[in-house]
Amino acid sequence: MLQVENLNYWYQSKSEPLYEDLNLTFDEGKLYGILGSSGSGKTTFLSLIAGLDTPKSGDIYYEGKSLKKIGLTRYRNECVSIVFQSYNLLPYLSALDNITAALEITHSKKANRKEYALEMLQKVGIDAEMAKKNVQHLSGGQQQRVAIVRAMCCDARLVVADEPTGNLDEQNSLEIIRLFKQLAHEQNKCVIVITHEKEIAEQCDTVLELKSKKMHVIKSS
Ligand SMILES: Nc1ncnc2c1ncn2[C@@H]1O[C@H](COP(=O)(O)OP(=O)(O)OP(=O)(O)O)[C@@H](O)[C@H]1O
Repeated sequence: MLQVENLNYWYQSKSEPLYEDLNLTFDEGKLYGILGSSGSGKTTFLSLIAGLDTPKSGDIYYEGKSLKKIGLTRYRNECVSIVFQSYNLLPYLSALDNITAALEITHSKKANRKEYALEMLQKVGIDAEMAKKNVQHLSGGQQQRVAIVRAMCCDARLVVADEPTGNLDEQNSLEIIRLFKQLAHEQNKCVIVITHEKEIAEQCDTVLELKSKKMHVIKSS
């Protein structure tokens, strides 16, 4: 689904490049974990594959088409969903409205958006009453579940997440990773999760590590 070809990136303020000629393939139906020490460039990599930034050289292809050709705005709207560590929900809206707003913005083809969103929220333990509460009144774990349901409901087939369990306790973290697995295995999406937690990485189908400017496969299923 996603192909990274000869990717190079550097920040002007740094003397060293972050990566040197990364070549990678990410397939649909799989959950990927990306590990790496602090400062190795994980978040930067995610911003490149999410179309939030552009490589200095090399190309990224989504279903065979370069992101440049698709156009970054269209790519971000239609092809990729991003789950942030800090959830990035619209704070003054309910869980339900956060999801229906995302479906609206991304021009989702789903009919009965409200019923669908409620059904999906129910599946992760958020009932109709809770779904109507302002998200600021939900716990961190509940907010992250809403953010993941938002990614599940949208039609985008690529889901990228930056340390999505960073603010959660162990039980909530495992629940979140179960949802990501479901997204990959049941909805056939390609899910890429950045984490520094080995326990989370263990749950992934394929684990990559960013080290010495390269991405190494350290577990493959
Ligand atoms: N906008 C920026 N301008 C200059 N340097 C930056 C910028 N953003 C990040 N960096 C630097 O690039 C390197 C990689 O940053 P990045 O956030 O991608 O790493 P990371 O692996 O996600 O780190 P962490 O695990 O600590 O979140 C770091 O040395 C960081 O200081």
